[in-house]
Amino acid sequence: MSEPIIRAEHLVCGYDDKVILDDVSFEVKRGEVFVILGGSGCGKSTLLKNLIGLYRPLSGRIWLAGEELTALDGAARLALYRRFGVAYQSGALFGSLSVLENVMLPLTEHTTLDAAAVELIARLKLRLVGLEAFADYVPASLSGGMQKRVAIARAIALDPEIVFLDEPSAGLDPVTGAGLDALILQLSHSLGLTFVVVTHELASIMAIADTALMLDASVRGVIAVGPPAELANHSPDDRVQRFFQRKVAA
Ligand SMILES: Nc1ncnc2c1ncn2[C@@H]1O[C@H](COP(=O)(O)OP(=O)(O)OP(=O)(O)O)[C@@H](O)[C@H]1O
Repeated sequence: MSEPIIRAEHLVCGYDDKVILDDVSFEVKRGEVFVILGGSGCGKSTLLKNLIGLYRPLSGRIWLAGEELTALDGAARLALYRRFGVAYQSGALFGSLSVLENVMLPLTEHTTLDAAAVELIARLKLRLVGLEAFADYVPASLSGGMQKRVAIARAIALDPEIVFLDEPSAGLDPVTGAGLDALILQLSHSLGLTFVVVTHELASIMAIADTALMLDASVRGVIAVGPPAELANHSPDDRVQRFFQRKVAA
């Protein structure tokens, strides 16, 4: 029952012969919000890119939803990709398409549903992120926070089991960022989605994370893992304390 939805075993990640993360192992429980944090350049994005299959680890193994990503190629790998959604930092929306068309895209590309069903599902996803009234807008006419919501609607279009979010609150004011945190929690609780979120926003980490994985460049790996309140209050590690004792930035 409590089989982890993600398992990373002895991951070594990097670029060519440059090792960024050395021997990283962790598990993500189904339904939790799992945050990857750490200072600039510690390898958060590198880990995320390996978890979503954009890069292959130099060694080690990754399981997603019971399948070993690191052992799959071709059609089997693509089939696994469909079981998770990704929203990138920039949103990466298509500017020439409407909000609705952006959310419809994965459905038209990856299902054989007819146009009416695709539109219905896309509108439902927009409703889940509070943007059904903006279906016909183009992304550029929306605020940064709204564009992030569209990216999340698109990431959940195919009813994934896991959603990966890269710096969702980057570039947002604190109030908008808090609204996005609330959306993540709501989707997690109401749909049972598992979220893996890369962020260094302390307020966001404290608000959303069930588990936080802290990376540090000095060890090229994990220096702490656990519920953020526990890390903040009980970690004996100076680097962890320094991170969590920062004032929550305004
Ligand atoms: N495509 C690449 N080729 C070579 N090195 C890279 C590449 N992408 C990232 N790196 C290096 O890997 C290290 C970790 O970068 P990464 O982007 O994973 O860190 P990060 O923790 O996400 O940082 P930030 O918070 O600043 O985004 C850095 O030294 C970076 O220069």
